[in-house]
Amino acid sequence: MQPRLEAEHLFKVFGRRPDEAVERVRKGADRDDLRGDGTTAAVIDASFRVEEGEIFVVMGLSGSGKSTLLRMLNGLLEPTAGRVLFDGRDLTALTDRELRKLRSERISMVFQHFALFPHRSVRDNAAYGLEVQGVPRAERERRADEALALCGLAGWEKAWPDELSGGMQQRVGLARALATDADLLLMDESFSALDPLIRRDMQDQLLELQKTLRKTIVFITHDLNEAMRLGDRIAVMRDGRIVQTGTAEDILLRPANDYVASFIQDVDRSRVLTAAAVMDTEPRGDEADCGCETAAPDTPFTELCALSARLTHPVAVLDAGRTLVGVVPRQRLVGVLGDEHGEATACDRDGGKVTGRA
Ligand SMILES: Nc1ncnc2c1ncn2[C@@H]1O[C@H](COP(=O)(O)OP(=O)(O)OP(=O)(O)O)[C@@H](O)[C@H]1O
Repeated sequence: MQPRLEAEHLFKVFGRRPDEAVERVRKGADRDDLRGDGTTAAVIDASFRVEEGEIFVVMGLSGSGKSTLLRMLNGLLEPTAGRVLFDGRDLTALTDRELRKLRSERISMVFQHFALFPHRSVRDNAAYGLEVQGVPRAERERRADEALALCGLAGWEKAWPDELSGGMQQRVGLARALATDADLLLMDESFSALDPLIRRDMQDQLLELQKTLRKTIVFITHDLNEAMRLGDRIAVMRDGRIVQTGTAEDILLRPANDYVASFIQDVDRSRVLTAAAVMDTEPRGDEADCGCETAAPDTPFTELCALSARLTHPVAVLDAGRTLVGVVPRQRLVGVLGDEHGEATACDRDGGKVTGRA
């Protein structure tokens, strides 16, 4: 199937002689090598595909190139090399007019500090994108009100922005993006300016909305926990390059290099992992025959621990069709929490039996 969005070997170099710089980077030069010439390789050879209905998170520290990458995805910045394909159409080949039309109708952006117009009502702020498109007033108000309701702001349509809290203002920004019915949402640190509790609330709301709306979303964040909560897949950026792309579980359990490994040290694994990620996928076959409680592949890790504590044997994992797809020994659960990948070492004392010690 054709992906909704595809980045093919994207480069963006700021400064003098960018094409020459791309060639140097292709031959192995890195950012620091170029910096001496006053040139910044903001994005280096980025390739990925985003499927319809997917939340694709780009995560990296400040300066790693996330915003530059995002701005190439809607044609606000022209790549120095490489292509962006949206529904198979090469953005780099579109005229300015075609690009503007695409941006106003099919791609929406939600920024960190959403600048609402202070002298427009919440409804008119949410309807702004539709107004730009020339949608008649009655229809744009109806669509804006629908989008506001989706974002939990029903009843606030006539309020002024300064009557709203920061979290609510950010919801208006999201409603504006949703009202246009764009297929692709580009979200640049959209929740980063919010207090932690409100931020979590917004993340939950986005996930809830996504269950029904199934938009294609590229979400930029420097927060790994946010990336893990939201992302169907996550691209980790470092110094302009994508160093790993994978699910939260891939990144936690199989970090591509020491950099990613150091990044994930502080992530609470028990919040991210599910039975499917930690189970042994070669069961004997009879582990579920005893009639004890079982888990599903998407059973959260903490629930799995509780289940394991109630059983005297490994937890059997059954899929929706009640087929045994794996087992989780208790030792595996403890090992995952301790970042231990190896097998258990046998104890050679007293035939492997540990005697009680006071
Ligand atoms: N217009 C520009 N001209 C020159 N250099 C730029 C320009 N825009 C970005 N850069 C440089 O490119 C690099 C990547 O910047 P970018 O803003 O994309 O990173 P980021 O990961 O989004 O960072 P942040 O989270 O701080 O916004 C940085 O070194 C930045 O200084």
